[in-house]
Amino acid sequence: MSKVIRIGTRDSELALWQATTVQQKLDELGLNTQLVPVKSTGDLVLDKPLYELGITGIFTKTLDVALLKGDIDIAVHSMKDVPTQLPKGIVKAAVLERAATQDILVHLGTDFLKGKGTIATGSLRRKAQWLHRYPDHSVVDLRGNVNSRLLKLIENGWNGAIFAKAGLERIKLLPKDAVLLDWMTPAPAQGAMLIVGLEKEKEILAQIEPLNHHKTDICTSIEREFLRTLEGGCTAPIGALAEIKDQTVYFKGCLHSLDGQQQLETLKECTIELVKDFGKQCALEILENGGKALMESIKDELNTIH
Ligand SMILES: NCc1[nH]cc(CCC(=O)O)c1CC(=O)O
Repeated sequence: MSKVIRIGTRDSELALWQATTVQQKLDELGLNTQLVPVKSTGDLVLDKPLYELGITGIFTKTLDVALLKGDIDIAVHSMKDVPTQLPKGIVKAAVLERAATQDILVHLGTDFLKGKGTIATGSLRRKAQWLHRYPDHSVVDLRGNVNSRLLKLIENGWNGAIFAKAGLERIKLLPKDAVLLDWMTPAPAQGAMLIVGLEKEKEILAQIEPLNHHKTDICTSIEREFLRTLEGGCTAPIGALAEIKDQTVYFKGCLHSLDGQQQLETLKECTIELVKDFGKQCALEILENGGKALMESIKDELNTIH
């Protein structure tokens, strides 16, 4: 029998579903595994918008520490929650095949879409894109795990709240009448799961590698390279989606002002062999076309909120 691989996960229902899925896939490869749930700061601090906490990686930090301390061997993350720069010593072990990439609106009736309304989200990206499309609406902050966000929507009587379709599907809480937001550009790597491990544990990395889904890996790498180049370590309303059809990669990326009034967008394509630096080129195009100034003003605005 091979050594037991300890799988670290957050303890929300979604995180546990994702980690259990990874565990099943590793079991199918004939590996021995054990789940180790870990509480994360992102799940504990509920009274402040995420961007006000002023740190990235809030969901992933606790698992990073557990990895580096040797308490777990691998960690399973929603890839969109993982900072583009992994901590020193921690590396990508595999990216799993992506589920739905889109955002979805859960609502208490859709009449408000034609007039005024209040929707809830804790995401700068969703807020800005929503206000760009519905300038007469209000957006209120909504934090917490997926289950508690659904409860708060009902309690507060807001018109709707925005979720990742993949997350709601995974925990079987997707209402039948939810509205797919096809026009909204998702977060980089939305719908994908990332397994990370320690760089020095080559044997474990080799055992996990067969779970890597090549196309998802390519697309999410482009999206995250776009994000890394644009943001330079700051949070901002940034969306990105890469898709492969035949041998071509189609990319859509956008940056909005916090109030949604300004929108910078790029649509580009590239053959799959030439994909190196593609995400960076897409970001540079936005930066050169007004993105640099917009990023500066977003940074200033967020600093005055802190
Ligand atoms: N930030 C929380 C988070 N991280 C990953 C998902 C869902 C799964 C995914 O997008 O991959 C969610 C919930 C949501 O955005 O509604």
